[in-house]
Amino acid sequence: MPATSDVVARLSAAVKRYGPLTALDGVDLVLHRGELLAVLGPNGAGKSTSISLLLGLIRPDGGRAELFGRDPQQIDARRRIGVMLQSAMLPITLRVTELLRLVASYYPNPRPLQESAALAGIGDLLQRPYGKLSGGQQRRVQFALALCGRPELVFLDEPTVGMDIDARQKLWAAMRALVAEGCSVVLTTHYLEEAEALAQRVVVMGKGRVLSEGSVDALRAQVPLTRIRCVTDLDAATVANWPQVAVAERDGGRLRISTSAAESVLRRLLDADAALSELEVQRAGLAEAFTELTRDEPAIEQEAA
Ligand SMILES: Nc1ncnc2c1ncn2[C@@H]1O[C@H](COP(=O)(O)OP(=O)(O)OP(=O)(O)O)[C@@H](O)[C@H]1O
Repeated sequence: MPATSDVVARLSAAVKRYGPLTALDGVDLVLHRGELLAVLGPNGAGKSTSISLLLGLIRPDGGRAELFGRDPQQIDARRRIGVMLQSAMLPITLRVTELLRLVASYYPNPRPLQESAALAGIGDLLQRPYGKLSGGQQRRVQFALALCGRPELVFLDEPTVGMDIDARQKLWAAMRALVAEGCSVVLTTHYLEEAEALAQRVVVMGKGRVLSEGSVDALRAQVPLTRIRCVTDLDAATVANWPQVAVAERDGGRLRISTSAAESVLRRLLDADAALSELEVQRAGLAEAFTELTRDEPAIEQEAA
């Protein structure tokens, strides 16, 4: 267990209300030095609100937000972080190199410009005006801006949205490089394979609360499901009604099943269809755990109404 001094950011019983809507309802969240924490949850769960509290962009109505043990609105704390939010309002006429110089100048010990560009994979974009870049290219520049100050902590709010596969893989490698340097990263994402590939710890949020927290493996273990795929003529709706079948659905020509009783479901499948083929059985991933953990979570809006 890391020492308390290893804590770089913390929410303690944080509450945030917007009129009748409770966006955060007593959230505890801790980030340690040098770890990548993935914050997951359905739309409206409170992920961005949590980040905004830690950034000092909004104030909690109850509880506390701390950045390096201080009020997040203090400039000293903010000089130690880098940020990539979902929407970035950047001057479109500036060239990428000018933007990087400008943002790096806010920090006491910034990275050399070429190093930031290489980490974010934007070496070929430096002379282009920001406004003329594609959406995915602009995201990569925003990532470069988040890391150019050599921050101790980086917030990445859905950083890979709109990126092609190659750009996404490069960004994953860059995130790993940041963590290897000792930088802490808070990542929100709807791509569960991203959290699975990168995160040391995962927090699952739902309707303004933390539903679950732990390593990817610990979360998977909370939902002991097995994934079965096969080619069969069996009806998905029928199989979905079998005991201990959590999900059964068609995926192209295949039937995909999640179950907590793999052996008995397999036996029943093979009995029911002698022609069944291309059978695959594997442990369920974070996606299934996430679906189970956030199942039947009514939206806050419904509660407040
Ligand atoms: N400025 C605001 N005014 C009113 N309601 C807000 C405001 N910001 C957020 N909310 C509400 O607070 C709740 C939490 O929103 P938040 O943006 O934190 O969710 P999220 O988990 O980041 O969702 P997403 O995955 O869609 O980005 C939502 O119901 C949202 O509508």
